[in-house]
Amino acid sequence: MLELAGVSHVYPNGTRALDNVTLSIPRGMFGLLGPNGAGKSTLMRTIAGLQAPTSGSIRFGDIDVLAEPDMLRRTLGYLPQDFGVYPRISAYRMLDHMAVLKGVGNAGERRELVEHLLNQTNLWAVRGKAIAGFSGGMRQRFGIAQALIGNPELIIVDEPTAGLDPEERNRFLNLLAGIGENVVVILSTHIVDDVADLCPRMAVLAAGRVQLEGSPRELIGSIAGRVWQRTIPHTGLAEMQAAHEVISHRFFAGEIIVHVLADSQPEGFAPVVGGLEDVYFATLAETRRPATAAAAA
Ligand SMILES: Nc1ncnc2c1ncn2[C@@H]1O[C@H](COP(=O)(O)OP(=O)(O)OP(=O)(O)O)[C@@H](O)[C@H]1O
Repeated sequence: MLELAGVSHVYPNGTRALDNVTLSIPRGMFGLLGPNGAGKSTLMRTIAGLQAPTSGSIRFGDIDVLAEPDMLRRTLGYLPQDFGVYPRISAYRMLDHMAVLKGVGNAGERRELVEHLLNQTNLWAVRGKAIAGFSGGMRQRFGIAQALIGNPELIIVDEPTAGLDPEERNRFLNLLAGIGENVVVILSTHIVDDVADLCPRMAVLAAGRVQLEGSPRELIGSIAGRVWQRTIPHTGLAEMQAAHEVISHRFFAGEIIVHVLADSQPEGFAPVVGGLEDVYFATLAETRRPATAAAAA
């Protein structure tokens, strides 16, 4: 279990990226969903012990993460949002090298581990190719392979599916799903479907704060009977937004399908079963409301 209590972070320029984040994250896949700038990467780096928060505490089992970041690192697998540099050496050699750095000293043991990881991440056939020449999906699978060295009990993946095509995304999510239920896996993403497809528990982070926490099923249940749908001409969105609380809209065949949140059926709308996307957008709309009201005042 990973426990965060009152974690806040203010960058030197005054940006409050995290504001009193308190979360209990059990074993299994946990989805951390939030828009760009919500504070997800700051939170992931903080949990990984790579940057100290301004205040708050983080515990992983018996480890006090802020006091003993090295202890955490021994049991951590981290796939950052951006690796930065992709080396010109082969996936096999790179994994072997990283296994040495993580303390797998025995050559035979290391060979077995590297071969296992390359097979697990479906990279065996390209093990001799330079990582610099990998596609985005292959890089992300390599990222998971390196994160799994040393049997981590806490795995953090930061926006792993951004930019992947649907086939690679599926392949990546299948890989994550197979990692196991006995470890804590935190999937940070702005893609609602990643969380809906994989995570039994989740939280929404926006403006540095936890806005919502629970199971996707519970959260979807919380808006049941309050989501309504209507198809409007593609020019009608602004008018619709002025009249109703539009939580989402999407284009379809040149028209727009809008979803609104309301306690009773608005005229011209039909009831629709809301999904996690509706929960997410309703939460973001709620988050923005005080700011909008303050701006108008
Ligand atoms: N080193 C930094 N110095 C100052 N402000 C920062 C720094 N890093 C991030 N921020 C700011 O903190 C806030 C949270 O950023 P963060 O990268 O954690 O969000 P995010 O949810 O991961 O967003 P994205 O998906 O765009 O990466 C943003 O307003 C960002 O501009």
